[in-house]
Amino acid sequence: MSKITPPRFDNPLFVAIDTTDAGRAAALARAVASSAGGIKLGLEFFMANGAGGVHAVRAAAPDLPLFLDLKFHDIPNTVAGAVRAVAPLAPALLTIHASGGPAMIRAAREAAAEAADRLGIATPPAVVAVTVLTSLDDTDLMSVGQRGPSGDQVLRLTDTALAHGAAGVVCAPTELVRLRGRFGAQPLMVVPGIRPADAARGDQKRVMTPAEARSAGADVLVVGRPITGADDPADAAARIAQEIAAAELTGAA
Ligand SMILES: O=c1ccn([C@@H]2O[C@H](COP(=O)(O)O)[C@@H](O)[C@H]2O)c(=O)[nH]1
Repeated sequence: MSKITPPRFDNPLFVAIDTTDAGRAAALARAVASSAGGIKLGLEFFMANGAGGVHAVRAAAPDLPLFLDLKFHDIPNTVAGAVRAVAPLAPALLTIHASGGPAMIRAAREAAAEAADRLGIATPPAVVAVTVLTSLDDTDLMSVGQRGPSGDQVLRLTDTALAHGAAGVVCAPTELVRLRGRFGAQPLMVVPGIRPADAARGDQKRVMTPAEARSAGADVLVVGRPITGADDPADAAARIAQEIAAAELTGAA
């Protein structure tokens, strides 16, 4: 499988808008637009609102790239069909589960390229593979029969994902240094599990602050509830964007 050049984003902050309310989602997108580098819509939003809802949110923040985080996981033929079905939404990023295996990963990548070509979309969606969900720790993995540290499983799944055409992976911030050491600077590292120092973890288990994650090598920092659950989402997004920018300056010094 030929290597692909992953997209790069000047502003790495992608705001996860998880709600069933399309009006609220559009208002949140508008509120964070000046601080965010992209908008992420996932299962909760898509199941309730479908493609029409995606268009509505897009219209609220038309300059921001869209990350469609639907985490496809099925047989290759079905995943390819699902990728083709969402391709007209022209997401910059699209997720599948790496544990779907080599043929599924290849099918997603090929379907994305073919659909973009057919639709005249200049840049096909970058297919990014979810490794181990950031809500899981080693004990959770043991309970589903996966022995050994979560970091080892993330490494194995990243190896498979990149070998079969994924542009990058979704991983926890705690794995970034190890992944960069093994796979270098090229693969796109998309990182949820981001929590400002004073924020509640909620169901996230493998977490770091925005500054720590950026310094460790995250290309895309996915932040949801610390922004969308704040009294002032625009201010919360601006503060996190500032923290990330300060970490970049420190790293560059
Ligand atoms: O391993 C993963 C993969 C995806 N996510 C998604 O990211 C956001 C995180 O939201 P927070 O509110 O900041 O926790 C959410 O949409 C998840 O579906 C993830 O958290 N972990």
